[in-house]
Amino acid sequence: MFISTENEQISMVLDKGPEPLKSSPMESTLESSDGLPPVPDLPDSPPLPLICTDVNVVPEQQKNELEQSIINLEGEIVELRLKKRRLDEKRREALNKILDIKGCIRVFCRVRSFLVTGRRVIHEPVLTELEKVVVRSGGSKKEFGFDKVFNQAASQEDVFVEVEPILRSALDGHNVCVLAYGQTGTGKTFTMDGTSDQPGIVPRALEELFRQATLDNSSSVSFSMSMLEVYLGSVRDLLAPKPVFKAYDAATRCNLNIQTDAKGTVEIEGLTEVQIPDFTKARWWYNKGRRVRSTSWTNVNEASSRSHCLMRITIFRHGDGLEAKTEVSKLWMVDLGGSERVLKTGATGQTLDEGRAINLSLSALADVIAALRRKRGHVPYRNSKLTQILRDSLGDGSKVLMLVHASPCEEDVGETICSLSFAKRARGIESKRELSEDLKKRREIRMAELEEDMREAEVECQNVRNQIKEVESLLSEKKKLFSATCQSLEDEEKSFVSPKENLKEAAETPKASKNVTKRSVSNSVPRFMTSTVASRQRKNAAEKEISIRARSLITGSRSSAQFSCSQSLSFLDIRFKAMIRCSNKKPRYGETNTPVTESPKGNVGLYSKTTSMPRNKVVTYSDPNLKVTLSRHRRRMSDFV
Ligand SMILES: Nc1ncnc2c1ncn2[C@@H]1O[C@H](COP(=O)(O)OP(=O)(O)OP(=O)(O)O)[C@@H](O)[C@H]1O
Repeated sequence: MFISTENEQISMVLDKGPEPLKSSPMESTLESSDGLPPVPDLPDSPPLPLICTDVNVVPEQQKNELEQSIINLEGEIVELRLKKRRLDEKRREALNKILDIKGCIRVFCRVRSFLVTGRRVIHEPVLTELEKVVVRSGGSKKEFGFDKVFNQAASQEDVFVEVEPILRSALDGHNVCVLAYGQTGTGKTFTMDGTSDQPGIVPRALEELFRQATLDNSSSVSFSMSMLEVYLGSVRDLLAPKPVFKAYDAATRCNLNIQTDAKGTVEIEGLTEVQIPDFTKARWWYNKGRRVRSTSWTNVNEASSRSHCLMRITIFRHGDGLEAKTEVSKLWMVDLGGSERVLKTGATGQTLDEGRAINLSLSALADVIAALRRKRGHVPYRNSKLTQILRDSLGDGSKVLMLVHASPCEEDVGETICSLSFAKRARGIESKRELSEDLKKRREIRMAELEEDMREAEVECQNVRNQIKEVESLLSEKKKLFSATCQSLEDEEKSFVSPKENLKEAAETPKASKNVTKRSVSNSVPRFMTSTVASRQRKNAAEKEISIRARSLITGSRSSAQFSCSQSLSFLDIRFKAMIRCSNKKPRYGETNTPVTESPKGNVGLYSKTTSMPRNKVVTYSDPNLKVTLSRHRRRMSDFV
C-alpha cells in the first residue's frame, strides 16, 4: 500500500501483509552503478500504484510560496494600519468637536458630603441639580450653572466617568489640565488622590492611560512623570533624589527655573522626570511625591495642603512605520491649595504666609482664565509661578477641566459663594445659560451625532486592531516556517553526499577513515570520548560487515546476512543508506525517486524515499492506521537490525 502524507511531502510504501510486493518495473531494469545485480522482478505481483513526490523540489517550492504569502501578509498589515489610522483620525476629530462644543474650559462642581462631626445638621444651604447649584444665604438665593454637578452621594467612579473623555484627548495629542479648586477641607485631595479603597482621579487616570496605550498595538505610547509643588511662590521638585531633600530647609528651598521657548512650550529646568513603564511603577512614584508634599494642620483640615501640587504626565506617541514622528502632549493633574480666608483657618506665622501665597496664585489663575475667556491679546501668565508652569496647557488648543469643590455646611456659605463665583467667571461665555433654548437643543443633537460617530469609529478601530493582531501572528508563523524551510534546504545541501562517495568512504583504508573519524569526532565531542585504536578497528570491521550485509540484502540472500546483537546498525546510517540508494539506482538530488517496498516475508526491501528526506524534517502521521503500519514497519526494521 502506498500512502502519501500531504504535509510532509513524502511518499511511503508499506507492506501488504503476506502478499508479495513487486518493485517497480522501471527499477528492475536499472543497473546498479557499483555493479551489484538489480533487485529481481517478481512477475506474479500486481503492479503497484506509484505516488512519487520529489522531496528535493518541494522545500524550494514551499519556500517560494511562503515568501509570497509573507509579502502578501505584510501588504495586508500596511493596509489595515492605514485603515486604522483613518478611523482613529475620524474618532479624534469627533471627540475634538464634542469638546469644542462643550467648551475648552469645562467646569464641574462637587459638593462634599457632611463629615461625621457629631453636630446635627439643621439647615442645608446648598442644593444641587444636574447642572446647577443653588445656595441660600440670609434669605437670598444664588444660582450657579455648571457643565456637571456631583452631589454629596456621587462616588469617585461617577466623577471619573466624566473626566475620562479629556484623558482621551490627552492621548490624542492635546495638552490637558485637570484642576481641583475649592476652599480648604472641601475634598480636593480626596477627589484627586482618594483613598486606597476609593481611589481618586489621578490613580484612575494612570490606570486608564496604560489601558488605552496597550489597546493600540500599531503605535507605541510611552509615559514619563514629574511632580512638583508651588510653595510660597517657589517651585519644588517632589521626585528629586534624596540627597537634595536632606539639604532642604525653609531658607534654601529648591526654586526651579521656568523656561518658555519660542513655540510657547514650557520647560522647568532641572525638574526630575521619571519614565513610567507600567501602572505599578507610576503609582509608586506618585505615592513617593505625595509623601513629600507640604501639609500642615489648620482649624479647618488636619492635613491641609499648604501648596499647589502639580503632577505632569508627558505622553509620547511614537508613530508606526507609516508615521515616524513622535507626538508629545502633557497631562497636568493639579490639586490646588485651599482658597481660604486666612483668619478663618486660624493660621499664623508660616502657615499664614502659605495661605496668602496660595490665594495670590489662585487669583492670578482666575485672571488668566478670565483673559482666555475674553480672548484678550494679553494673558497675564507671568503673575504667578502656577500660571507660568501651566501656560502651554491652559491656552489655545488645550483642554481645561476645573473641578470646583464646595462645602455643604451652613458656616461655609460665604466661602462656598466665593468659590462658585470663581467658577462662574471661569466658565464665562462657555456657559450654556447664555445660550437660547433652540441653540442649546441644536448643540445637543449635534453632540449626540458626533458621539455616535465616535463610538462607531471606535468599534471599527477595535475590529481593525484585532485583525492586525491576527495577521501579525499569522505573519510571524509564516516567517518561522520560512526560516525553518531555508534552514532545511541549507542542511540538505550541506549533508548531501553522493552515493558513490559514501561507498568509496566505506571501502577506504582504515587509515583514511580513521582520519575522517578523528577529525569529525574531535570537533564535536570531549577528548575522553574520542575513539581509541581498538575501537576504530572494531568500527571499521563493522562497517565492512554492514557493507557486505547490505549487498546481500539487496540481492535477497537474507539468510547469509545475520547481524550479531552486539553490533548495531542505525537505520539512518549514512553509509547504509547510501548503499541502498545506490543499489536502487536512486537518482541524484532533484530527480525522481524509486518507491519504497518491503519484501513479503517481513524482511527488508528498499526505502529510498526516507533516505533522501531532509534530516531535520519531522514526519508526523495523523492517520492512526498509518501509525500502526509504520510502527510495524519500524519493528521489522529493528528485527532486521
Ligand atoms: N466626597 C467625600 N466623601 C467623603 N469624605 C470626603 C469627601 N470629600 C472630602 N472628604 C473628607 O474630607 C476631609 C478633607 O478633605 P481633603 O483633605 O480632600 O480636603 P482639601 O480640599 O484637599 O483640603 P486642603 O485644601 O486643606 O488640602 C478628608 O478627611 C476627606 O476624606
